[in-house]
Amino acid sequence: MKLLTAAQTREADAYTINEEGISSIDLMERAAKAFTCWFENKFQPSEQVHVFCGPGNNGGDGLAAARLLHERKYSVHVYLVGDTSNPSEDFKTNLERLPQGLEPTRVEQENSLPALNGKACVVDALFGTGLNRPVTGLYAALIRLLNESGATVSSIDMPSGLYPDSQTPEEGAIIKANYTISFELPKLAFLLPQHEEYVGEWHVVPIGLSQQFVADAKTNLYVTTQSDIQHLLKPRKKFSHKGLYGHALLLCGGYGKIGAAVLSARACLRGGIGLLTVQVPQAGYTILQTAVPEAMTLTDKNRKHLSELPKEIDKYDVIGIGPGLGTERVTKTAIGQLLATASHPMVIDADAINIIASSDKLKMQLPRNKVIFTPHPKEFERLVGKVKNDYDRLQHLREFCLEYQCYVTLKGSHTAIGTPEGKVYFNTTGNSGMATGGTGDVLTGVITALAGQQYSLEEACLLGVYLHGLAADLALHAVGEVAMTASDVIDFLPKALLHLSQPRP
Ligand SMILES: NC(=O)C1=CN([C@@H]2O[C@H](COP(=O)(O)OP(=O)(O)OC[C@H]3O[C@@H](n4cnc5c(N)ncnc54)[C@H](O)[C@@H]3O)[C@@H](O)[C@H]2O)[C@@H](O)CC1
Ligand SMILES: Nc1ncnc2c1ncn2[C@@H]1O[C@H](COP(=O)(O)OP(=O)(O)O)[C@@H](O)[C@H]1O
Ligand SMILES: [K+]
Repeated sequence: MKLLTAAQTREADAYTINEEGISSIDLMERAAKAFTCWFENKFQPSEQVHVFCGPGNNGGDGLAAARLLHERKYSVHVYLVGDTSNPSEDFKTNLERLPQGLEPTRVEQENSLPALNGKACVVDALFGTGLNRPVTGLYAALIRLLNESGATVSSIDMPSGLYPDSQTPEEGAIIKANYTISFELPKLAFLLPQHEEYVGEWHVVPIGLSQQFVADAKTNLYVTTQSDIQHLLKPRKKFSHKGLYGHALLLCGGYGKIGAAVLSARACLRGGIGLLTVQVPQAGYTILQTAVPEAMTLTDKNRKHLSELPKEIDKYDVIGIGPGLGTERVTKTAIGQLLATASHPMVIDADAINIIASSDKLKMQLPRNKVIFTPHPKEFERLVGKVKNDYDRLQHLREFCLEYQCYVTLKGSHTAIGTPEGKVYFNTTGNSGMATGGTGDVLTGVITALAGQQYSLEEACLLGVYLHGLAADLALHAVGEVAMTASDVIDFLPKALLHLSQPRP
């Protein structure tokens, strides 16, 4: 699914109105109905609902929603905030449509702000995608009041005050919504961790914007949904054999962290690899052979650390390297040899990232269009330097992928996958149960397995990250967030694959 900017969303509104024969006011009615429908499922009519409307079309949505909720027997209070003497046409129409008994209260000065308690149910319709400057003055005072009241806030389209696709200036006040109900498509701001406290739980509701416009719109930002991912999965042939599904080499594990190699190896097997060889330091031999009997195990001459590459390295289809390695000098030398000689697709994680990040020489040796990095935000900063905020991080992601012609899965709640062409895909699966040691090692195993099975590197990233999060989402029902471990994520990979391979309803 594409992510559009606020400017593109406005164009989509206009295109839908011009080309699909729907009037602007009817489109607003659709939007208000979609919001109301969500609201009715969430809150009972016994709630006192306070709807705060700004001067634009977001305020117009608020007025229409207030009318619809009033018709559905909610007890509604409407507030017109600030200077609404020059409102949008659709705002005006919806103001006129307010029924008797729903007279709005005008809030024009800070001393006329209403008193609200923590039990209040608030609809925030102050500003949406038309916000064009930081929110200050009366609006900011109201936003502060709402944020401090403890009221439950549902924002229409955007939390008021938050810029949809660029950094909100520091001086601007922003609503801290419990829920944000966005029309047609999510906004980039929703996917960035720095906005969690403003956006709250977000939902997208369709309002029938032109699909033709969306299909033609130019963007390099995407959100991966199940329908985007499902068709990537390749069915197996009846007369297939293990030789068709790739031979992966994992270079993982160091003394005290052989478990990382076990997790990556088990995940790689569950990801469908045909054959798996794992090279571990001598200390890991018995552990690996016992914990993962399906994998062939090679031992390094070094007892504790990776220090050499296996012979016949060309026979492998893909190499996954990093989890649990440590950053010993001998390991750095081995990684240097790997980058200088191997032409395999490579999945580079954890300490292998840290080692490469510490050396410009190693960075220069990275083969083009062969490498997938899987850093968490700290490891990413080691690669690119300190970042200022989440937008800056995204900019660095694009630049790094372009400069090194590589893929990067920048891990997080919405893992962002950067490609050498400058595209960024945000993942939509996963949950905070995954915030536990070892889940990243599992991801390395899964992506390595997919890259070994002839998926393109972009497909391996998209499918791997989606499956990894989906496995954790399915595990949620069995073990919950708190108790979830990396092994649970591996155990639910089969269910995730089954889930994805079922035909869509
Ligand atoms: N036909 C359409 O265009 C549709 C628009 N919809 C709604 O319309 C919204 C966009 O509406 P608008 O483009 O009118 O914009 P908004 O309603 O988001 O805000 C624009 C108004 O706020 C003022 N403003 C902006 N920033 C301000 C600030 N910091 N302080 C004080 N005033 C400020 C502007 O001068 C203008 O009057 C969407 O978010 C959505 O809620 C929906 O009804 C769907 C259809
Ligand atoms: N709150 C969250 N929501 C969704 N996914 C998460 C969350 N926290 C962590 N994850 C996922 O868990 C994994 C953690 O990886 P990483 O930090 O490398 O862990 P480790 O190094 O311990 O294996 C990543 O894939 C990340 O996207
Ligand atoms: K809003």
